[in-house]
Amino acid sequence: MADAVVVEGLHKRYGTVWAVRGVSFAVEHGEIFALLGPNGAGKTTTMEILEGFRGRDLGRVDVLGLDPGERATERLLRERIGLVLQDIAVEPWLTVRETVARDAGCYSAPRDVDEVIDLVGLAGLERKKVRALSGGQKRRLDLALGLIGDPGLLFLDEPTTGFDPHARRGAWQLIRDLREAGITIVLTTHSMDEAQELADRVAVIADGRIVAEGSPAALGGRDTARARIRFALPPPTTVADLPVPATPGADGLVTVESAELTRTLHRLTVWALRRDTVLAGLTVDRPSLEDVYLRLTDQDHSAPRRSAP
Ligand SMILES: Nc1ncnc2c1ncn2[C@@H]1O[C@H](COP(=O)(O)OP(=O)(O)OP(=O)(O)O)[C@@H](O)[C@H]1O
Repeated sequence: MADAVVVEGLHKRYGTVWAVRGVSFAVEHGEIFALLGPNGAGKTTTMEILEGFRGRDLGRVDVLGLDPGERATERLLRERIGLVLQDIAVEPWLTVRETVARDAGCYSAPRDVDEVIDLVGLAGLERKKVRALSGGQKRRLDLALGLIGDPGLLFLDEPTTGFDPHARRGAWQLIRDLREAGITIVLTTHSMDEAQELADRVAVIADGRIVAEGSPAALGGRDTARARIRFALPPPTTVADLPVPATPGADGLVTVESAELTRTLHRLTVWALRRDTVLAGLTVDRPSLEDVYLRLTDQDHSAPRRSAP
């Protein structure tokens, strides 16, 4: 099957500033794809072009077989995609059920209103007025409105911003359930936890360009990066006594970097056991998604992007 979304050489400028400068990526059917990037990187512009709200200057875009820049198929695109944007305008004096039912009327083949309310966890609140919903409940309503048209592809713009940790986990599970139900999801987020938890693949956009793309586990070479082993040295030993090169830290822990984790750990633990001692506070980690993200996006983005494509 063709990909759900294909973007090739996308360019967009506002006046003389190129907000998007040659972005290319593809989203497979049934996956969760996350766009990450610093403020002003070009995520919203890219999403809005995919959603058909913004024109492009150059490049090819295909969303579920349609060109979102094509006015003739605009209605068809609206029927096939769902949107959960920031600040969706809803009438505050309508109830939850009235709000969802009203949007259902905009689609030729909507999902069942009560089923969608149930799906997003608002069952029991059908008669509650929108203005009386909490922030998290309101966001669930936004999601219900994104789903009521029975979309094959859902765009989520920072879906859990402002959620408490419980609500966040609940929303993540809901998004995973939607993927299990066969819905393709493209989301933007500033939360590395969220990308790590949800995304099958992520693309990092900086300065209007994709600077890395891959699974959260492998992004920027995370999976092959050297592991970092840390522990407290048993007194009176020093790093010079250790069987492997180590660096002492100001926090009292020593750090050992290793490309051969099993072997290095073996040497260290054998060394410790022979001395009948412990490597106190032993931890092993690799660069987190946030470490990699910060490295990839660590440049000055304040300069205007005037270079031509
Ligand atoms: N309507 C507009 N007119 C002029 N410039 C714009 C417009 N919208 C965005 N820009 C500029 O285009 C660049 C990309 O903005 P965009 O909103 O796409 O970034 P973003 O990655 O979504 O950022 P954020 O994470 O802050 O939402 C920025 O330099 C921004 O100032």
